[in-house]
Amino acid sequence: MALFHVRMDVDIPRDLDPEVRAETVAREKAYSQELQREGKWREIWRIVGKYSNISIFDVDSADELHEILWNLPLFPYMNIEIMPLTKHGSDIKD
Ligand SMILES: O=C(O)C[C@H]1C=CC(=O)O1
Repeated sequence: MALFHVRMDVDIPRDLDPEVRAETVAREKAYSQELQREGKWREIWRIVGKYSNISIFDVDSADELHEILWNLPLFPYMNIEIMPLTKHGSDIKD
């Protein structure tokens, strides 16, 4: 198991065909929700006032995360920042 904190900032060009935009956003939603059901996309939070999210991924490896992100339908329109996470020594869980 490897946890990653991921920030995605979306910037879809204003001149993108509205039908292509709607179809891409719908595919993104379905892809994201499937990964959430699989437990790989553990958290997704909207950053207030931005077309951005903060997500937590629970995957086997950096390679798996790369594959997931690379296949996001909105990937061509995103800037993505990734922080690998490890357990904090003061955490009382488990
Ligand atoms: O809306 C976003 O933040 C971008 C992207 C991530 C999941 C999803 O459905 O869309």
